[in-house]
Amino acid sequence: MKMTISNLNLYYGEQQALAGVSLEIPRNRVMALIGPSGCGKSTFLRTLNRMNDLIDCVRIDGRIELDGANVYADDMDLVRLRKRVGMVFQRPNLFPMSIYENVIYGCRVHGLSDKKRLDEIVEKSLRRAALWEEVKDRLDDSAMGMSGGQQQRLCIARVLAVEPEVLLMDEPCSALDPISTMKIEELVQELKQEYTIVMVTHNMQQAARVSDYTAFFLNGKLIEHDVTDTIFTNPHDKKTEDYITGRFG
Ligand SMILES: Nc1ncnc2c1ncn2[C@@H]1O[C@H](COP(=O)(O)OP(=O)(O)OP(=O)(O)O)[C@@H](O)[C@H]1O
Repeated sequence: MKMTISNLNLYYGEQQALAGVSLEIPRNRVMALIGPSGCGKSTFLRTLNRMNDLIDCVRIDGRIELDGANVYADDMDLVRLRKRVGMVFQRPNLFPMSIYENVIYGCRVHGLSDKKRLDEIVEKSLRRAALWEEVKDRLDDSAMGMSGGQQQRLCIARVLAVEPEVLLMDEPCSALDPISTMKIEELVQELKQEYTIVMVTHNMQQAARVSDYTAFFLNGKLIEHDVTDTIFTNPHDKKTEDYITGRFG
């Protein structure tokens, strides 16, 4: 297992957003997180690299391990944790800089400045994000001039540039057209050879297409998780069945 979550509870002030969540995330697989709006999917995703630490009123108990080490240990180095567990958001969040500078942003933060090494990282990351051929002749152009789908792949390249182990994706296709969505889905299939991927999606077909495992959340609880085929063809819980057949949510 790449990550192990045990009996996780999370509160925003008085309001409990996650209750008793336990889940194992297998290495080099894609896990989809599904469930109706507000059920806690994004909150759960953010606990995996401690992004919720940035929100004042959050209180967490339970345990999360990355390769057996306690993610919430007092001496956990958060910069290193977020390098190992990278995140791609719903909307592309690029900086108003060149394509090149966007890719290596994280590497510069981590103190890398050798031009030759940075050039290599830019090419490798853009290739892995299936974007190199489209942008190799305009690396110095502003990233803001790219299409939405290209921008999202550039965000993925930026995360890959710092060599993460786990990739968290929060509805990465929600702002994209069908063709860009297909490209991201193909990319996710490629990337799972090297990375562990956890992806929130509202799109059932997408979860069925790209994930190996699916976890269904409802009202802050993990209702069930299993091999994706089983969740979609033979779920154990009536609530899962109701959700995937579109009876609510
Ligand atoms: N920063 C925050 N402060 C207070 N409450 C929050 C915060 N973020 C989320 N919540 C609450 O926690 C609950 C779970 O929200 P979360 O965004 O994790 O759900 P979700 O399943 O990802 O929803 P969606 O599919 O709409 O993105 C909701 O009731 C939400 O209002």
